[in-house]
Amino acid sequence: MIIFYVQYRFDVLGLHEFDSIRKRMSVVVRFPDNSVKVLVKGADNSMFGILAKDSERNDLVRHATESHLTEYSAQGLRTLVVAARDLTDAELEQWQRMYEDASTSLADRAQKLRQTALLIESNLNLLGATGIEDKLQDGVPEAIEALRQAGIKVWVLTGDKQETAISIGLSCKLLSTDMQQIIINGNSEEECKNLLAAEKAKYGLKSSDGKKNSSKSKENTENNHLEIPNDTKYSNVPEGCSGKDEVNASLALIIDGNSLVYILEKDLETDLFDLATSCQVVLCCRVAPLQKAGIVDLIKSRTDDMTLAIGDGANDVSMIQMADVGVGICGQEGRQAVMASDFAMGQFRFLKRLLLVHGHWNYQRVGYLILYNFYRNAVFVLMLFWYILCTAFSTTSALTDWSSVFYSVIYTSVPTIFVGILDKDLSHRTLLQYPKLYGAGHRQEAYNMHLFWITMCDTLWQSLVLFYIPLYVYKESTIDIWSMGSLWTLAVVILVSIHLAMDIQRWIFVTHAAVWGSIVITYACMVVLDSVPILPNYWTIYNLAKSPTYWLTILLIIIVALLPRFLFKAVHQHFWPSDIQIAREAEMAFHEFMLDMALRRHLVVKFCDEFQKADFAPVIERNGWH
Ligand SMILES: Nc1ncnc2c1ncn2[C@@H]1O[C@H](COP(=O)(O)OP(=O)(O)OP(=O)(O)O)[C@@H](O)[C@H]1O
Ligand SMILES: [Mg+2]
Repeated sequence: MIIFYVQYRFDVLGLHEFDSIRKRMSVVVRFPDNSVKVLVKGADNSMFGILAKDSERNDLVRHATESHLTEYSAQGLRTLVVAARDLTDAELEQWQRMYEDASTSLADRAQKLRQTALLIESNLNLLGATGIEDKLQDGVPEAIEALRQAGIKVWVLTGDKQETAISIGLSCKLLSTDMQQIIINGNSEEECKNLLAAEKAKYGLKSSDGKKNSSKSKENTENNHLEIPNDTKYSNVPEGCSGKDEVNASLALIIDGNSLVYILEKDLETDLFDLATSCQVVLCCRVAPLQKAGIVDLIKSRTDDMTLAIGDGANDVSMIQMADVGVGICGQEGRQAVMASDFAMGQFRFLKRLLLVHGHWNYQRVGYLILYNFYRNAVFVLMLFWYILCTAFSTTSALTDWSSVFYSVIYTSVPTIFVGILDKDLSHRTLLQYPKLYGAGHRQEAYNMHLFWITMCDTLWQSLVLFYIPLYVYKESTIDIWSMGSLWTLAVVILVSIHLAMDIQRWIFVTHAAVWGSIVITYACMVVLDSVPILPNYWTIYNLAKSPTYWLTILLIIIVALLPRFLFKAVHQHFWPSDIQIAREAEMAFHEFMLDMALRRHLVVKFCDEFQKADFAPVIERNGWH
């Protein structure tokens, strides 16, 4: 190393890596004058405890360092305290022995290394503090704002110092200056208990019974984020507060890891839960990795809400694993978080797109597909059931075995898969612009018991129509059972395909090909199957396809079966449109407007072109305009 143009040689004898339990790291260095020193850097609370006691110099430096720390952390800088001490020969020898033993040990290696570190990380002389700017990534404030507008509660769990965390919270717009901050910094169980009780009493919170109260918390989410007027849209004030001064103020709970030790391990969890769920923002500072997981578990065990944890460091791994959805950010802090996560991304701001766009699309598709698959299978099975009922459980079959097998595997599966992957109810631009549209998931709009039973009733109706219309149409005829089976097969495939087509929101070439192609393929398969002489249904389709009654019966089935559904949808969309339907209409209107503008622009350009090209000389001559 070159210091003031002079080259020095420092030998690194050993290194104790940073870990979240010690919250510091140390290095043993032989200096050019042959002295051996241990240099330690780490979090202030972990460092002050291992400084030499009764040292007047330390007291002086500590005083100055503390004021520097406060100053740095108020600016949002990441602070580290640095200390050092000389090692005697005896200490060095003992450390070297233990260090060698620990680093080559196969069992309990981390534990042994930690103990070795503790041996030398003591009686240190304080050198001072450093403050490093830990810059926020681009787009973090906007992403947090959008998530909160979407009705998602954002909690920050960090290992940083409280002041730094608050300052970062302010810079990423999680906290605002007009928020009321509830700060819980307790040093004993009793103190934490009193602090929690005092804050609960101050804001008029009642104790929950500790059971799962997801419905309550869901109501809270809706009230706080979706249905309240704009001026108080982020306030997250508990019911008991109404009428008090604090009614429009939003609350932020700031709690440190020290207090969490007493709260999470004792029975104060309920109090913390009540308070935390009533606050708009929760900020936990100086939390250890396991405490992060503990907080996620607190929410998971007490509500039915989904939790998502996002982090970039090794200290976030347990939290990412504990949450329902874990997201890892690939950053400077290694790949542990990414390896433990369900989704990996390069920047925090991509979370907005992941949830608001892909989360929304996937929820809508999965919700719809569950209902559709129930319907698709039930309508077919019910149709067969009516047949069995009408033939007095005769065990005869109207459909060929091939048709029954192909129905799910070939005839109707491809459109289901394509719609499940490609359908989009709204464009990504609209979803990013209006985060509140994400609330459809909170309100369980795409799949709920109500919708399930409505779909089942519709399925019942459609299966009855499917079965009885051909029965009545061909009542007087001498048509055989295989011909009826052929009609039922084709009708059910066309019916479920048109049912799906009615719900497809985004038509692209592939969807057209899948839906209409399925019907064509079904027909082709039936023709092939009916051309095999050894099958009982030999030649049926060739006879049937010639008769208009066959095609008209299918048309009648489709119309009658889908009519109630069509009317229900039309009336519902007209009188009680959902947010998504309104946004879709706005999108379509905007599309039309843009098309209109493009057309007008084209006409204007064309007119100007013509105008420039026109020869006005004869006109000017004729009128004498000179
Ligand atoms: N490499 C390191 N060497 C020494 N001290 C460190 C090191 N990394 C972090 N620290 C100290 O330990 C504290 C806790 O670190 P930890 O990694 O648990 O959380 P964090 O990095 O501050 O925040 P986050 O939870 O957001 O990652 C830090 O605030 C810092 O003071
Ligand atoms: Mg970290």
